[in-house]
Amino acid sequence: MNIQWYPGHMTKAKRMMQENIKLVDVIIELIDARVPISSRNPDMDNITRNKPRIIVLNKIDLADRSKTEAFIKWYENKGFSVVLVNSKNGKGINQVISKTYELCKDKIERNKKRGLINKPVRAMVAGIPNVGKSTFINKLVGKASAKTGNKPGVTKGKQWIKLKKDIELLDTPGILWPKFEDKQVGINLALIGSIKDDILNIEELALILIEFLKANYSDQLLKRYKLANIEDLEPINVLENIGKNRNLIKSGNEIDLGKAAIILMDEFRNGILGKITLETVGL
Ligand SMILES: Nc1nc2c(ncn2[C@@H]2O[C@H](COP(=O)(O)OP(=O)(O)OP(=O)(O)O)[C@@H](O)[C@H]2O)c(=O)[nH]1
Repeated sequence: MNIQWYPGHMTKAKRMMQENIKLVDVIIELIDARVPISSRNPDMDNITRNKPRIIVLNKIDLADRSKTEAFIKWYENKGFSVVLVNSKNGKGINQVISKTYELCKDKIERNKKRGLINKPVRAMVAGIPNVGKSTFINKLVGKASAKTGNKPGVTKGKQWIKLKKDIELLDTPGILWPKFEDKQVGINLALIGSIKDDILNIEELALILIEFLKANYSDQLLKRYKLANIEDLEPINVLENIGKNRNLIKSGNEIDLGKAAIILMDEFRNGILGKITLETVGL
């Protein structure tokens, strides 16, 4: 995201969200499926004023399916509709459109009964930075027809995209901030690459990731870097072995731990290390 949040930013984003929420009937909340708790905004429940919400678990291609299943149940138990999406290839996008319709069906019927035949129901996308909002909206637009507000005199107002007969989407997403005061949230978002690496440097991040992978996904780690048993190794020694196996040697015959960390983090963030979810339901 590369935005460093500060109170002014957050106040403005919140105000925008509050204004736009008044205009819509349903909110499509994007969450990163690898960190389904840390990538949520803590104020979302208050801000959305009890409007119907669809939870989109995005980047599903990078997440661990079994953990995702548990999160689906968790969110459904809270009364949300959940859709799994890969915004890069468009998987799940049609389901978002049909779910939106489902949630708005009563309102559409009511409008018709009141003679408001042409009044569309309206939706908006919201989520923290880097969760995939633009990619998601582009895919939705690709599936839907062109913008509806593109007429003279309307261009200065809100732009609405027609998703389906009777349903429109606000073309600009609501940006929300994560729960930064929770240190673990900051670490999780740094691990997936959603906040600048300067909160923790890349080597520190790599060591935290190794610790987590050792406890939860050791097979992936062993296989990817052709490591022997790592059970008794400290994270720093695992990183050394990764560097050694990748032949990352600096002058003086030292292992280049910085490079090893970059490779590990890149491969994790891009899913090359496998489908990995950092959080577990209830934690
Ligand atoms: N693998 C994968 N990558 C995705 C997916 N959706 C988005 N991305 C990637 O995630 C990164 C962020 O996506 P954006 O669409 O820019 O996210 P955003 O929420 O609009 O970001 P901000 O503009 O910072 O608020 C990009 O590199 C996308 O290609 C997905 O479903 N799978």
